[in-house]
Amino acid sequence: MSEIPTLALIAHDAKKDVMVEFARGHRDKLAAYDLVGTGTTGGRVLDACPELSLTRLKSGPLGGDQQIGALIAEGKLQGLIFFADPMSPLPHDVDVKALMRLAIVYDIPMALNVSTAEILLRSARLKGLGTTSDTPEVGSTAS
Ligand SMILES: O=C(CO)COP(=O)(O)O
Repeated sequence: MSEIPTLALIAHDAKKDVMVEFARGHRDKLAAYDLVGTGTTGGRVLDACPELSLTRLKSGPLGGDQQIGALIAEGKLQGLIFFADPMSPLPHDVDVKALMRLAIVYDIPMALNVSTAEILLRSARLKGLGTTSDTPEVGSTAS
């Protein structure tokens, strides 16, 4: 597996412009990661920042969220920036929920808005340098 941490970028349609602005504003920091993105989000980010290393997966409604969920389950994703649309019904809502659930299960840093994404990019944890000693084990029943 690559030594470079992998970070996923996803944005729903109403948040794609926000993601593009975020990527433009943080392109230097994003350049430190192997990026993956759902199809349309990834395309928009690459159009704005073609120098970034970003692998486009399928579009969200066609399975892209599930592909990113699979990366989490396989231990291949270190962080997730997901600008989700809180105002619109989505045909693949169950996929979105499943992806967020896996990020919780595997304790993957997951930013759902810009202010949290900025904190996430500053985090040593995302670079694999932070302690995980306070992290409950997956499957822990502690409440
Ligand atoms: O729908 C999405 C996430 O749930 C995003 O997919 P696209 O980036 O292909 O629009």
